[in-house]
Amino acid sequence: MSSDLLMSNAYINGQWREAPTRFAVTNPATGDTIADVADLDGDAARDAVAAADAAWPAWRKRSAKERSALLRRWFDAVIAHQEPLARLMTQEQGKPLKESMGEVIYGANFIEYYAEEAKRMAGETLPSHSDDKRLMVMRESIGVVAAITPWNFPLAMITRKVAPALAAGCTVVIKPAEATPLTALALAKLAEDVGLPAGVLNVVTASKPAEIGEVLTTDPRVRKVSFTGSTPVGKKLLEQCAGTVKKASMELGGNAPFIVFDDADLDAAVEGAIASKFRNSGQTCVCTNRLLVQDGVYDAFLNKLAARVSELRIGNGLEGDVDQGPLINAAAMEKVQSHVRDALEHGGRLICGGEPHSLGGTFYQPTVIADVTPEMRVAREETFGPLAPVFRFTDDAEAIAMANATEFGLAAYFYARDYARIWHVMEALEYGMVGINEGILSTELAPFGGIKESGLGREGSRHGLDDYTELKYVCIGGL
Ligand SMILES: NC(=O)c1ccc[n+]([C@@H]2O[C@H](COP(=O)([O-])OP(=O)(O)OC[C@H]3O[C@@H](n4cnc5c(N)ncnc54)[C@H](O)[C@@H]3O)[C@@H](O)[C@H]2O)c1
Ligand SMILES: O=C[C@H](O)CS(=O)(=O)O
Repeated sequence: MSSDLLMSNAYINGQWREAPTRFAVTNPATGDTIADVADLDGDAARDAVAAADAAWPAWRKRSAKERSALLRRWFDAVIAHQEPLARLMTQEQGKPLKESMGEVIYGANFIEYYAEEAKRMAGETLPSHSDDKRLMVMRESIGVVAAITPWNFPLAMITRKVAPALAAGCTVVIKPAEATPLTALALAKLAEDVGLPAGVLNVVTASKPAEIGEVLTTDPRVRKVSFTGSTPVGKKLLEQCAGTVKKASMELGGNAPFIVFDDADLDAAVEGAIASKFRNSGQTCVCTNRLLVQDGVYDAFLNKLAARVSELRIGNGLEGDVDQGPLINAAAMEKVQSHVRDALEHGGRLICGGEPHSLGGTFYQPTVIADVTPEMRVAREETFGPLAPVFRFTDDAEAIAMANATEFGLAAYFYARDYARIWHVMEALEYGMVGINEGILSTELAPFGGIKESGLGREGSRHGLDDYTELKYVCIGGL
């Protein structure tokens, strides 16, 4: 790994910030400590807010072309450091190196996309209601943004927020997950290297997120909170933002259905299920959480799925061609095990896996359970691990009702070939994103986000810039 990207101090106002205490960042595959990182408190978080607030006027006054050029240089630097960034990510998060390499590109693509969008942040003029008046709408930077991000995509969940924010002329304070701060700090190092001005981008590392979150959600200088993480934490942050009426974007939890109809291409459906279920060891917000398979193809699909699951290679993401790494921590292991136990206690039929992996630690066997029913916890709760529970259904109406029977509404998937069925099912699914004959739908080109308790707002696409701008209506009279 490139040692010049291994940073362990926080980054505030263009300075690498020490702290009286530090917290360990460990490798989930080995338990080894990678680095001891500065453990900042609320006062330091306020310093970061002050730095971002002080930097905002000059940054917002920069021309769109200047901001675009700087973002482009940052993109080029991230791409040039794909390998060291990916190796750092695999060490602190655990995902296989090939997935980390992919995440660096995916995350960098948001920087490239919003480098381009910066030049398209246009306002408008409007037909006037009176001949002595002229009407126009300005699109302006919203101001200081607080970005609080999860551990499962340590790079992409940051650039998906920071890139549009910087493009719009905002300045940012990032609070990365305590499990994976090193990738965030490496991104800040590259931003510093390409000349991003002091205070525009700040990274507050901390082992106690609530104290930092309290500052970021209540300080009046922060105009926008962009959060990616669990729904319970998102609700708490929304409550905390209410006191200063902050704008908020929420990218929250999911409970994705993966529906296989009897006219589906079963081989394609199995490949889609493997990709959607077991990516990042099942630790993504858009992972399939429930597989719903029509009666007529249930056994055939189950047999094909079990055969493919048995081919998955488990191990340390840095070693060889591994398909599944460890879970992030012991709590994640316990969640998966509790869902497996509950399903089997309530009549589920174990097809494969179902136990911690022989590698020990937080490695878990990829697991398939059949004959799963809506009474089981896996029907209602996000497992966030390598467990594929397979439900069965009889007709389209039942499949749609089962799929929508959740407070979540992030991603849904289904495999079918009849076009009338495809249209009717797609329109009936209550989700922000739908994959049809496709198990991986994420791209910087499209609006990513959910409805119901899966979130507010969208990230990616031209829509993703809107969340970092305010409209100012101007009426010029006396003409
Ligand atoms: N919708 C999406 O785009 C998306 C993407 C990734 C993860 N997620 C969701 O995130 C969850 C897993 O990620 P996680 O375990 O990191 O989630 P989490 O909610 O525990 O933590 C997310 C971030 O919030 C911080 N945090 C936790 N409690 C806080 C508090 N009281 N105040 C301020 N900050 C606080 C954490 O330190 C971390 O930085 C899953 O539910 C997953 O579905 C959603
Ligand atoms: O876990 C959440 C991420 O948003 C998943 S993805 O990489 O954007 O598909």
